[in-house]
Amino acid sequence: MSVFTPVPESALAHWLKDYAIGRLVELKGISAGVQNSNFFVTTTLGRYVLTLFEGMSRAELPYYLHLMAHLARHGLPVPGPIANLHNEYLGTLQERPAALVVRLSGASEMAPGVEHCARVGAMLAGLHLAGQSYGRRQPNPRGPEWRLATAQAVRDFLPTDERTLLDAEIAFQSAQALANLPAGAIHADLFRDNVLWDTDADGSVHIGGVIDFYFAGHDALLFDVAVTVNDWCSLPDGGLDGTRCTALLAAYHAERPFTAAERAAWPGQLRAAALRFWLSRAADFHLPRAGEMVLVKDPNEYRDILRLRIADTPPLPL
Ligand SMILES: Nc1ncnc2c1ncn2[C@@H]1O[C@H](COP(=O)(O)OP(=O)(O)O)[C@@H](O)[C@H]1O
Ligand SMILES: N[C@@H](CCOP(=O)(O)O)C(=O)O
Repeated sequence: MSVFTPVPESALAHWLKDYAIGRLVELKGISAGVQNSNFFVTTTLGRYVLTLFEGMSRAELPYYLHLMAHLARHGLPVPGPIANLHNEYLGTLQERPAALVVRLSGASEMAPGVEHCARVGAMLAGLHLAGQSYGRRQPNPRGPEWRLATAQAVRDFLPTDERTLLDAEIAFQSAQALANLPAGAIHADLFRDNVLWDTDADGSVHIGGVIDFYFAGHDALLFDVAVTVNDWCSLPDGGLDGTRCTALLAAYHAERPFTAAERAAWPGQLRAAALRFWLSRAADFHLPRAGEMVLVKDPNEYRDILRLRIADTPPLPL
């Protein structure tokens, strides 16, 4: 468990009187996740996930909740938020901003094969296409400004070779011209643990849910593809698995073809995506916020992925 605000059943039962989803049957804390306090909630009418937002400003939350509603309305397996009797998605519980979303079925697959990667590629293209008509805009919270500030904050904790790597990569990324890349609403954290796989009656699997939109924002669509490829298509040593990579990218390309500018930017965006997670994990590791993070992911994994993408990044295989 990471951040965790306890929710007594009596407080939730009272809070649910403001919703049209029946009465509380069961409340269960969820131990996965590194950002917010999450709970499975069962009522007499259905199954939901309750999130208490920790350390996120109330003002930025409508962007995420309305994006989820928008994507769900477009037929994507994204948890739709539940409006309360005042027609609002965002409420307050235990003095935290809080929201209920539909609980989707399935479980994450941490050892994906070629077919999983192809489905994720097609799904990501669907998210990007549907996101084009989303009316709200909020910058990627882990975009260039955050990157510079975080690099500055962590660099003194790093050994000399890592500091050199970081400085060089920051300079490289700052010099990239990205204005001509197609942009829109991106998930920005489509890791394997944020996709739930559901099994059909015949034993085949499909994507039951895409969750955790709380890093979403407006940015280059290709950055989202790079984040996804780095997580779904890496070998244990961090190198890219060409077969899974081609499957994911070909399935994406079939729904939203890559542009010439994206082909040119691909190697740099794979590096930008690796740098983003090296930095966030390094910040969580070296600068933990008191009482907030228990689950800290290994920064070295993404440092090594960055090194490998600098040394060898195959072009878009299409
Ligand atoms: N809508 C949902 N449907 C089903 N399970 C969910 C849903 N939202 C979250 N979960 C479960 O809760 C866990 C943590 O959620 P996540 O959004 O990743 O947390 P955090 O934002 O704290 O990282 C997930 O791994 C998943 O098991
Ligand atoms: N995917 C990120 C951490 C974000 O965690 P999540 O549980 O919110 O997906 C990483 O691996 O560093």
